[in-house]
Amino acid sequence: MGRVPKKVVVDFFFDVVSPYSYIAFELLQRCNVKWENMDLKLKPVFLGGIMAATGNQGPAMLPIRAQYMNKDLPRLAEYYNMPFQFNAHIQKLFFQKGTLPTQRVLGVVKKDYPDILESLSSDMFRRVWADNEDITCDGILKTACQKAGLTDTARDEVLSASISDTGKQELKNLTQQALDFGAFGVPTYVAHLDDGPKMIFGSDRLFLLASYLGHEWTATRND
Ligand SMILES: N[C@@H](CCC(=O)N[C@@H](CS)C(=O)NCC(=O)O)C(=O)O
Repeated sequence: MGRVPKKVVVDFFFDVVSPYSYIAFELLQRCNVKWENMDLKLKPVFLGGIMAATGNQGPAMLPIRAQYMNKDLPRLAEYYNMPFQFNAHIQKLFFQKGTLPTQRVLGVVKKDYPDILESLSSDMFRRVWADNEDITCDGILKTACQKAGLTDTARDEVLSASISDTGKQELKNLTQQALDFGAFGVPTYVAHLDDGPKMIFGSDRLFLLASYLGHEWTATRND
């Protein structure tokens, strides 16, 4: 029998509000199929909490950087061959209602229904950054939980848990974990290597994660 490669735990801290997290998430899903030694742990966080705790600001707050992002994101999506469009409800998403309810639901799903966390996260990312949906609308989380395969009872339990103190605390704990590793934004990855955890920031730093796991950063463009 061949030697079973040792798995490296990789935490992926993300918030669906973040377009760069969307790009990283899509790329990591491609990598996850090929990198047998990666044990990917999805960790939803609240980006607003990370920003408040570190005194950081989203890149779109600087007008000239927002202008650059308007070009950078479609270019990246085209390069990586992934669906992308700017969300028409961005004001609501960034500055008014935000993604707290979504991230809390993902936090509860991570704890209680981890098997559907990936598909639900993927669905919510796509709704925001590919399908131009307003995910702050009533009913979207309910529909998404159903689509991800929860029964009506499980879906209702998840939605009520997400607004309970325990559900709120769950997301706070995940966000604190990211902060404890030194996160100041998303996407953030932590590779738990033998010589200690390595925190990496940015969809443009996945080549480093690849090298820590012993892979070439090549085949992700058109997969
Ligand atoms: N260069 C990074 C940029 C990532 C980025 O700007 N992330 C935003 C959220 S969408 C953030 O948290 N930024 C914090 C910062 O840049 O300090 C990438 O390509 O992924």
